[in-house]
Amino acid sequence: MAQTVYLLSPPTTPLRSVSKLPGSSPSPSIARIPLRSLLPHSSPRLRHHLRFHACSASAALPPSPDLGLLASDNGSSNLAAAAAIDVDAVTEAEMKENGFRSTRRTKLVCTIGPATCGAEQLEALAVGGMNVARVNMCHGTHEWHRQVIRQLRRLNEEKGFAVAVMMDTEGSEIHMGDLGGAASAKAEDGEIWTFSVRSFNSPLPERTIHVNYDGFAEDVKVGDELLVDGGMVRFEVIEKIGPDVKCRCTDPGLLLPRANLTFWRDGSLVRERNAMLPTISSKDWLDIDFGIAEGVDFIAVSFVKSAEVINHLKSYIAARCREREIAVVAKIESIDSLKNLEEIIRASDGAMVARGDLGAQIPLEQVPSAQQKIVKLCRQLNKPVIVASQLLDSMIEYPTPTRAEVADVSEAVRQRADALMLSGESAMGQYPDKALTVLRSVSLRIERWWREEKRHEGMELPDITTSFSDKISEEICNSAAKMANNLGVDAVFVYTKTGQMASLLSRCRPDCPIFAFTTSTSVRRRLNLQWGLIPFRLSFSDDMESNLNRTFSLLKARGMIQSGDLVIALSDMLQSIQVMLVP
Ligand SMILES: Nc1ncnc2c1ncn2[C@@H]1O[C@H](COP(=O)(O)OP(=O)(O)O)[C@@H](O)[C@H]1O
Ligand SMILES: C=C(OP(=O)(O)O)C(=O)O
Ligand SMILES: [K+]
Ligand SMILES: [Mg+2]
Repeated sequence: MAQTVYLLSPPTTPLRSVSKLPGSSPSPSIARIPLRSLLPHSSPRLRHHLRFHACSASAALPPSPDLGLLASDNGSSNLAAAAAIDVDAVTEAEMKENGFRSTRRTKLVCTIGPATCGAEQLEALAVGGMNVARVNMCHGTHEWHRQVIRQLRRLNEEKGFAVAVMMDTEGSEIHMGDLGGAASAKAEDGEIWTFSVRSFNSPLPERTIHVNYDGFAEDVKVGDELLVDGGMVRFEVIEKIGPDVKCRCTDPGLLLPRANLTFWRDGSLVRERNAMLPTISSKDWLDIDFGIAEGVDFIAVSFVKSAEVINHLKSYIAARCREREIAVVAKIESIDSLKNLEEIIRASDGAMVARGDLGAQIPLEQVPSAQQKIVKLCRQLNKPVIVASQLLDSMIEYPTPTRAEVADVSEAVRQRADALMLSGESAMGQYPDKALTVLRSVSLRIERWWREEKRHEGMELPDITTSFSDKISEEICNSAAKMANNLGVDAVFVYTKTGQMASLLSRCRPDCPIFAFTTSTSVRRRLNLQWGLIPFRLSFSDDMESNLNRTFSLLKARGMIQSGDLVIALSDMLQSIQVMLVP
């Protein structure tokens, strides 16, 4: 018999017997799966598999956003059956190559920039494990971003990827201008530079920097310290002449286009009028309209100060985009966002530890504890969290990371953040694919180590749901995750229309992967950001027995699971937990 724990409503149909009891199955431990560091570029099988995908897509399938690529080793007669379930091509190949128990749990976000905006480069990132592509509205034109987003959509349709798109707003930060088209400018010790709100024609006068904030000259005082990119270069303000501010370089370094500026007085960040600027500027609203029109999956809001702006944006999106949701991610990168952390995270659909700007606003030595606190709070409140910035900064220039960078990535994985993000490494670095490979192999290694060592510190997960029905779902997920660990099951299957139940399971960070079945491609893409979830698109009914049997045969036909695998199945339609062996 399938072992069923009924909660509230019994299933409408009695469950079919399975041949073996869970207890009699060979112990489904992770250790029996040969685990190799997964390097798709070096794997002939995966390359073959993805080529197969590409052919079958153009030959047999109409391009449809609802049809991922079909890969079936069983020939074209099975194509129609296989089409009934979609999983992204890279995950499928990974599952076939190494078994689903060892799939990567930590998700990867790549910032797209000049180094990666071409179709081939985007494809290489997708094959390399990019789950979410981020476009930063600080840089580039709408036309540039549109090209990138459309190329990604085309790759998803044609090659069977499910890469989600995140648009990141510019926000009202103070930053330098474009350096008149130069890639960088060197500021030497003792040099006098002019920072000005005037707009200049290029080429810029020598040692002159445009500042985007009109109140700049009024707000700074002689004697203030001016920090570029949180201290990569430092200046001291020596004179104010109308709109021009003369500064002496005190810490030399490289100035990059549109680098962030902060000014400090008596050792503290000056947050006068610039702190009064709106979180979402008029330009940001236009960018948000653009993002909605282009169908992005996430909008990340820079320099969030309070929950109010998140609520405002969420209702703005709801009014303009009725057919699907766009998740709103709060970037925690300012002193105000730390002060109002809990209310901001509660209001958002996720958060980003944006360590670049955060490290310019609080002392660097406080960034690690802030990161740990944000990651923990997000987990407790069930919001996906991304750890971002400088994870592999040296890889912008070099093909190998520093040991310290590997340790930093490991720590974020160990904290079990949902996702890690590349910025300059993938946007403008020389080794975007290598950087992604490092994130992938470090994640896999640390995750495996933690499972083998069973180092699961039990995190106190407070009740988060309010309605009774949601409370039942939450309890089911907590219990199912615990059962999954105690029984050593191979996978948890969750059938979820909104994604909520998949996310509640992910929050428990169980040992085994979570197969999340959802009916919509947009929910499926959004689930891509969450720890441990393998999102599938599948249409399903309220009849769990038929859902399960269908899923088993579809996944078996695709070689993704086998008879004898032990699974726990849950759904948000039928509040039950079932333990069963794949027949
Ligand atoms: N769309 C783009 N066009 C040109 N350059 C970009 C683009 N996106 C990112 N970059 C480059 O990559 C760097 C790192 O990206 P990111 O971390 O997103 O931005 P920032 O450093 O401004 O916070 C940027 O400083 C910029 O030089
Ligand atoms: C991710 C960040 O934001 P941005 O790259 O937009 O400055 C950051 O500051 O760390
Ligand atoms: K930004
Ligand atoms: Mg930032």
